[in-house]
Amino acid sequence: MILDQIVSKKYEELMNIKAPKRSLYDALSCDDISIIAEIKRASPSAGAIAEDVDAANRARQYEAGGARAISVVTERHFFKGDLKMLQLAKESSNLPILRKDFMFDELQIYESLFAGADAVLFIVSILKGNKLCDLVKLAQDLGMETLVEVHDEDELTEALKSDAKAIGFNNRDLKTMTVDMGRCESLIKAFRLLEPGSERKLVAESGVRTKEDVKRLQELGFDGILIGETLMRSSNPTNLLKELLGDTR
Ligand SMILES: O=C(O)c1ccccc1NCC(=O)[C@H](O)[C@H](O)COP(=O)(O)O
Repeated sequence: MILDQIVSKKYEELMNIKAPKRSLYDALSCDDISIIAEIKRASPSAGAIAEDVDAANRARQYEAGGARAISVVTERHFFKGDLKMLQLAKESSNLPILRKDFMFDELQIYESLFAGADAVLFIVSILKGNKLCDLVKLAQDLGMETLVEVHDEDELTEALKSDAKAIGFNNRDLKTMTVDMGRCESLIKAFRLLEPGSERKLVAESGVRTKEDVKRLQELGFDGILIGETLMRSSNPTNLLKELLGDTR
């Protein structure tokens, strides 16, 4: 019967959407440090960075340089991003794609899934009460992975109540926009005390500029580093990634 055939095809399509195809967790589980390379057109701290970036080409360049995952900032008004960039990055690379946006509603999780995100980022400071745990669960139930971002120890304590498999320590103070690399350093120490022997993966975020920064974060024990502006300002991000990773592999 034609209706059975239609439903069966629809089921197949839905299974494709739900399947966790590319794992950020696996990308962060290598022996050496992994770079999550970010596609970001603009930001409140930097203004316009690369508003006409070709997301497909950038994703290919990042993969060729040795990035193990790609973050796409999809926020429209302050970062000039959109979901089309995420779709293009997904289609033109084999890497897990993280949607970096400001997520506080269930609808945004479904939207991320349909756009092809493999993982979504949650910022603890904008989620109240049980919302973080609920959204992490929803994303994971739908087959996506989660990276939960914190800026201080109180937020870290909140993050650890969730089932997120990866925690991001952001060096950027979102009130003053200043970057302090020491933030990662103190937060990783706090994390080790709060959750000894944890299986969670740890990502350092923001303000990474040099191979010395990368080496330092590797020595501190981070599994991954999220790098945006430094890569976006480069006309040859493939070579820059190789250079940044040079001392680590
Ligand atoms: O980048 C900003 O100005 C910003 C402002 C307000 C909220 C979030 C913001 N950035 C998001 C990020 O966390 C960064 O895009 C990401 O960590 C990469 O940072 P960077 O390598 O310094 O571009």
